[in-house]
Amino acid sequence: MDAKTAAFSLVLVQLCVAVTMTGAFYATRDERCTKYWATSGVLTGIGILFVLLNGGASNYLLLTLGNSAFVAGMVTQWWGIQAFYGSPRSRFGWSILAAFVIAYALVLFNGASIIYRNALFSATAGWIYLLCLMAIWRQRYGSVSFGRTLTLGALALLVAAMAARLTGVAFGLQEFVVSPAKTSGLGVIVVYFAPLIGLLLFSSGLLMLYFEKLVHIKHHLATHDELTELLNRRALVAGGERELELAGRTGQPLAVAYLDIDHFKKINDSLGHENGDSVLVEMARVLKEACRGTDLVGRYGGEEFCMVLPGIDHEGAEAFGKRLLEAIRNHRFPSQTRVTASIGFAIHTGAQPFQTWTQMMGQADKALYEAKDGGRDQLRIAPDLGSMGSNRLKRVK
Ligand SMILES: Nc1nc2c(ncn2[C@@H]2O[C@H](COP(=O)(O)OP(=O)(O)OP(=O)(O)O)[C@@H](O)[C@H]2O)c(=O)[nH]1
Repeated sequence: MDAKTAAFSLVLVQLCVAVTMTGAFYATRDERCTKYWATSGVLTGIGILFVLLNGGASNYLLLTLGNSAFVAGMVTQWWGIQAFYGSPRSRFGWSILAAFVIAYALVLFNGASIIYRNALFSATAGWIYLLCLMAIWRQRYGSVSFGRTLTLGALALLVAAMAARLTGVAFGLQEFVVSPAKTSGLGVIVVYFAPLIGLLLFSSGLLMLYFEKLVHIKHHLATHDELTELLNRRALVAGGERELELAGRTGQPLAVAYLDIDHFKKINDSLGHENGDSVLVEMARVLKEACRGTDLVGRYGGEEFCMVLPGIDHEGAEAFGKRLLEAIRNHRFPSQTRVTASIGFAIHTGAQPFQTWTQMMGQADKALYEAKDGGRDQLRIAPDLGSMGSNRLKRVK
């Protein structure tokens, strides 16, 4: 492909990216990151307009405005990445832009050769792309995701292209100078193709990152309790069923702990619903701390929590339960409230297996009822309970 066609393709790709980024904003108006990316698209569009209006001539004003708009677009894209990760906007962006505008205008009005303008633009663009790359690299979120890999790869290509261009320009190589008539061979690749592919993949990577984040949020909302951030009932039941099936196959014991805060209604009545909520959040923290990473901890409803403990047998459950009750008793909850809880355990073993999760939770519920009946702040373990008629079953909320 000749240099003019390549240059035209790069402009078209920049325009398409600008339209896509602006379009993404209309679909996500409340998002700060897409607002920045859309602004970046608009600025790039303005830059293209000025360059086209200049039409290969040397209109100082149009050239300065056009190139400044491109740089402003890149800075805004960097700010968008910072917003995406919840970081504050770096004020350094303004300094980069101001320094570029002043330096570019000086170079241009001093009648310096196009080589110096190219060097200045390549150095600035390369620097901003490097800042974008570092902003993404530093974040651990989605560390092995396709979107992150794609974006980092695209930015590495853009930085490499700008560095190659800068090197070429520094050595006065004509083919690295943006002037389609003179550029050919390697110059076309470095000056047009690499930025074209880099920009295309960069913008696709950003949208992919955003898409991955949306999917993550959707999954988190569907599986976690909003108040305590523990698993919600649905996710816990699904996880519990899986663990029960696994225990059936491996022959490993499995314990389920069903915990209910004692007299929670009184806590609500005396301290107010908001403080009651804080007690629930704090209780979630205590439970999380008491459990292993492989255990499932969830809020089953209201002031009831459930823990699925793989590999825990009767003795293990008793030791865990006692430790947990003591931890709750000694914990300083908000408003200095003294909080206790009751726990009912059901243990699945090879000798006494449960066929279904419902059966197992039914037994844990009976055990919990017994613990409440026995005076609260204690634990009971099924199936070592005395016979309990169905009329004694506590209703599971
Ligand atoms: N603050 C707050 N309260 C809740 C929430 N969900 C349920 N509750 C309250 O939890 C209380 C549960 O009361 P009960 O079922 O009588 O149980 P209890 O007072 O803990 O008594 P025992 O379980 O018998 O020890 C009710 O007052 C509910 O309004 C919640 O999300 N936040």
